[in-house]
Amino acid sequence: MIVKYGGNAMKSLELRRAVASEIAAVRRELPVVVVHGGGPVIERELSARQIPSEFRGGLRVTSPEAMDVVEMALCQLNKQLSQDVGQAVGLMGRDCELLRAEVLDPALGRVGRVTAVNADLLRTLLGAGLTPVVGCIAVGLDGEALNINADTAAGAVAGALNEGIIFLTDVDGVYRSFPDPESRALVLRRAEVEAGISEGWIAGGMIPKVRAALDALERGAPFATIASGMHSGVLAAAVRGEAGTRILP
Ligand SMILES: Nc1ncnc2c1ncn2[C@@H]1O[C@H](COP(=O)(O)OP(=O)(O)O)[C@@H](O)[C@H]1O
Ligand SMILES: CC(=O)N[C@@H](CCC(=O)OP(=O)(O)O)C(=O)O
Repeated sequence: MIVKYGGNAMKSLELRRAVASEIAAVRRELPVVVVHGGGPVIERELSARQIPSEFRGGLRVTSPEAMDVVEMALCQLNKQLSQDVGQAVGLMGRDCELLRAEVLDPALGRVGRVTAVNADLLRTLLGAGLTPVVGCIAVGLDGEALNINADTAAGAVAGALNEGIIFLTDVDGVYRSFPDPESRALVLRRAEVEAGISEGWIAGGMIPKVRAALDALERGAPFATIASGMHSGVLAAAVRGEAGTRILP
């Protein structure tokens, strides 16, 4: 299965290591591909260099100058995560054209839309007993880097491998009345997701997650769940269908 691990659930070294050991435990039962983001790390590196960055529709407008910093920050995080997970190979989407993309909208700068995933490379690594840890940078038609939202990248990988996906984030799932965790939906169908977005109770960073979940399901992924990476045991429980919000087609 695919585990998407986002920046908001990796804010401390302890948290990152705890999630890594959960991933290491789960993969004894089920081979895992990790796809990661790193929004807060990117944010820190951009502001240290006084490079402005703004979000439009949940996507970071990425100038060529910002792209260099995004790539540098995610590459470093990729090595840290691979080391934490162990028996892992850290890759960016540019390696072996693992993720190919085209410019999504010139107004967003170097932001990409994934057009192809090198699933054979992932299967080769999994076949050798290794865990691929993938950073969300793709190679564009011009051979240069494109910035991909990590949820979108993970959904594309799940769709290409036809495997289930769990998005680990900083909330227990999708709440019908954010931020009340008691209002967590156990399951959400496409129509409810679309209603949630238009009514505004699914917002911000949750939008690319539910959209990526639906995209993965549409391409043949058997399940897609959004769950918390903040508490121990949640990943294994989510695999059993006992935690988080399961998105259904
Ligand atoms: N209905 C909702 N239920 C839960 N979280 C929501 C909802 N709508 C918006 N959110 C926001 O989505 C955030 C998770 O997305 P994001 O910050 O992008 O996480 P990550 O870094 O893990 O990708 C939550 O922290 C919350 O602020
Ligand atoms: C295009 C775009 O918005 N890319 C994201 C990539 C990182 C990401 O998605 O990280 P999280 O999973 O932590 O949110 C960005 O630059 O922040």
